[in-house]
Order: sequence, then C-alpha cells, then structure tokens
Amino acid sequence: MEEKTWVRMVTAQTPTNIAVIKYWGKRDETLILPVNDSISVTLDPAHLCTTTTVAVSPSFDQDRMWLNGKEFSLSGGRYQNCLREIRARACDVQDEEKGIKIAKKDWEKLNVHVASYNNFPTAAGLASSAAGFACLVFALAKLMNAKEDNSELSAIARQGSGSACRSLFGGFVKWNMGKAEDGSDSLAVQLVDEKHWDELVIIIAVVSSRQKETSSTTGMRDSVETSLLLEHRAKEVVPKRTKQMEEAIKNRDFGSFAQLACADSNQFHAVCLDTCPPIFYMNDTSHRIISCVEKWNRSEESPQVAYTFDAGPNAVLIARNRKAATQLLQKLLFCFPPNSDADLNSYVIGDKSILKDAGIEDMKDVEALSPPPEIKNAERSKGEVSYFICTKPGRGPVLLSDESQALLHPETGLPK
Ligand SMILES: Nc1ncnc2c1ncn2[C@@H]1O[C@H](COP(=O)(O)OP(=O)(O)OP(=O)(O)O)[C@@H](O)[C@H]1O
Ligand SMILES: C[C@@](O)(CCOP(=O)(O)OP(=O)(O)O)CC(=O)O
Repeated sequence: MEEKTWVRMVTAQTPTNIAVIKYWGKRDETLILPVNDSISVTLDPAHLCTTTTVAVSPSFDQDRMWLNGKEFSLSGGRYQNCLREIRARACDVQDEEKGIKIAKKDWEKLNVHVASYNNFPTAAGLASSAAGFACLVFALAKLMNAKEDNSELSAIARQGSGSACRSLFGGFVKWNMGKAEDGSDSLAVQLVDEKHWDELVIIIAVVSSRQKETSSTTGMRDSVETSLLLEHRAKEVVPKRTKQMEEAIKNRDFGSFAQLACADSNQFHAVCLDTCPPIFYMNDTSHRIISCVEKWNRSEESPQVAYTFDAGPNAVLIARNRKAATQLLQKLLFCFPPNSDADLNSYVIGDKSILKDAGIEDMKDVEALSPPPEIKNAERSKGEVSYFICTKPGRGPVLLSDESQALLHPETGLPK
C-alpha cells in the first residue's frame, strides 16, 4: 500500500420497497432468517431513496458514519455484521489515475467513512432501514471491489434489516426464506423488472401519528413467541399465497394481485392482534382508508386498487393504472383534505402529474370535489393524513459516478 494519503470514494443510490406478501417473524435473530418467503415492489428512487457515499483512506483512524448530516454510531451489531461480511469479500483495488493500490489483505486494517441521506423521513414507517442497509452494503461492495452479485449482496443486507435484502433489485422481488442454517440461501431474487408492469401507480398516505410504540424487530419477536396464527400463516398460508402472487405478477393479473396483497396485509395485522401483548399498528385513519378502497373495489367490476400496511398506520395504495390512480386521488382528497392552512403543493408530493390529471390545481378544487358515490354520507376529515406521495414501481441500486453527488469531501473524506 502506498503511504501517500489518498481517499477512495463510491456513491450509490438505493430504493426502498414495500412488501405485498409480508415478512413477519424470524427463525434466527442474529442472522435474520425469516419464517416465510416474502414478495415486494421496489418504489421509484426519484421519490423514496437513500444516497450513500462510502470512503476509505489510510488517514481514517476509525469507522465513522453520518446519517442525514449527523454523526451516527456504527457500533450496533447489525452495522458491524454488514461491515465484517463485506470486508471478508473485499478484493484488490487499483486506481492508476489516483495512484491508489489496495491489496485484499489491507482491507482488514483500513477504516471507512459512510455518509448517508434519505430523501424521505427516516424512521417514519417508510422503510428507511431497508433502503439504508441495502445502500450501505451495495456501496461498500463496490468500494471494496467485492465480486458478489446483487443476490449474494442481498444476503449481507439482510443481516442489517430483513426487508433490506429486497432493495437490491428493482421491480418485483422475492426473498426466498432458504433452508440453510448459515443463511447462505436466504436471499432476494428479482421476479420481474420495473418495466414488466409499468402501468401501476402507487399512492402512499402518510398518516399522522406519534412514533410507533413497537419496532418491527420487537413486534415480530413477540409474534413468533406467542401467536398461533403466525405459525399457521407461515406453514399453511404464505407458501400457497407466494406462488399465487408470483403468477399474478407474471401475468399482470391485477384482480388476483389486489386480492392477495390486501388479504396478506390484513392477515399480518391479524397476527399482530393475535400477539401477546397485542400490537396495534393501524389506526382509525388506516381503517377508514381500507373501507374507502374496499367500497370502491366492490362497486366496480374488478378491483381498482390494492392496499397494504407495514408496521405503522401509513397506507400504500397500488392502483391498476393511471386512470384508477387519478380517481383514487380525488376520492382520497375528498375524504382526507388537508388542514385549511395547508399548501396543496406540499400535501401531494412526488409525481404531481396525477394531481394535474385529476384536475386539481389549488385548494378550491379540493373543496369542490364531489363525494365518492359508493360511500354513503362520506365524511371529510381534515388533518388525518399528513401528506400523500405519488410514485410508481422503480429500479434497483445504481452507482452515481458524478463526484458532485458525493456526500463526502473527496480530499478529507468528511461530510461536505
Ligand atoms: N440511510 C441509512 N443508512 C443506514 N442506516 C439507516 C439509514 N436510514 C435509516 N437507517 C437505520 O434504520 C433505522 C430506522 O429504522 P426503523 O425501522 O425505525 O424505521 P423505518 O425503516 O424508516 O420505518 P419502518 O421499518 O417502520 O418502515 C435508523 O435508526 C437507522 O439505524
Ligand atoms: C412489516 C414489514 O415491513 C416488516 C419489516 O421488518 P424489518 O425488516 O424492519 O425487520 P428487521 O429484520 O428486524 O430489521 C414487512 C416487510 O417489509 O416484509
């Protein structure tokens, strides 16, 4: 290794994902091995993603990380596991232009700096940990010239947070639970890429709430210990449902897709209720959103929208196409208008063209919306939803080669 001080950096961008067949329950807590397969859709990184820059330099005296601009400890077991696993796979690196030569054996002695930024709220029930760990592992693998493919990297990201393994791919992704005790076959594979079913539109209702009381990690541990329904779900329900979901996705069969996704979300929340002590992730607003979607779907010949809820009250609504998404947004804005002083521009974010298609330009248009005909005496409740994000299925991780997008300074390796 040359003694001259240098900094080598890599920047990556990784999407978040939402499960349509849920992961809930581990059979191994340390390796993060699940009790069932799960399937997710990757969300468009333009609206929800993590950007992470990782750097290495002989001048760094310890591993350090900054998350959203603030120093953040890497001492947690999950970060340590990811770092150890990637270091074990590091290879020789040679950058002639910068005069950098790192031999495989040197990686054990070199420290890294990590700076990460989420373009959406962290720890707000929008799966920042999934995008975050996937991005960390992907970026470190590229920095250290690890030769593993994205599926193999997903088995490392999984050790940061289970759901993170599914963020290594775009489109629809399956996490195979695997059988091996060492977790080597518990990894993510891409079912179809984001172009396969590009008609789908996703609207996320970020529901106003306090910080959740039970983290996913604790919640699923309690469910494994106490819920008989979870045992039945993992053994009898998910294996069949996963196959049916794969078929529905392959055939772009929205009717089956919606039925399976809604049923699986509802069963996951039923497992939470079946847990001792019971866990309540959804709130009254979540239930009202379910009711709106169910009534609309029943009033049509075939389902227009699927809903799914993770470990929190936010609704992820997947519309069969743009027309359905436009109608959905109109119904949602009727039932859940913003507070009177709110600005529409910050109430509906992401792909605003859907708002335009819905003919809504300002608050007057929201006030003038007609009640959804399928809901009797539809009420309007202001302020129950904090904001909506309009997005779509998206691509997997990418490297950002433009140095101006790096979050660390190319000479010091400290946050810009
Ligand atoms: N960009 C990131 N890089 C590395 N780790 C991150 C990143 N963003 C979030 N995390 C980790 O994830 C934690 C937040 O995870 P948590 O499960 O509480 O929330 P969430 O993933 O945003 O929401 P949810 O799991 O309810 O969907 C953070 O405290 C941090 O440890
Ligand atoms: C409800 C879920 O979002 C649970 C996600 O759990 P996490 O992946 O956050 O849990 P850990 O593996 O303990 O980090 C369902 C899902 O994403 O499949």
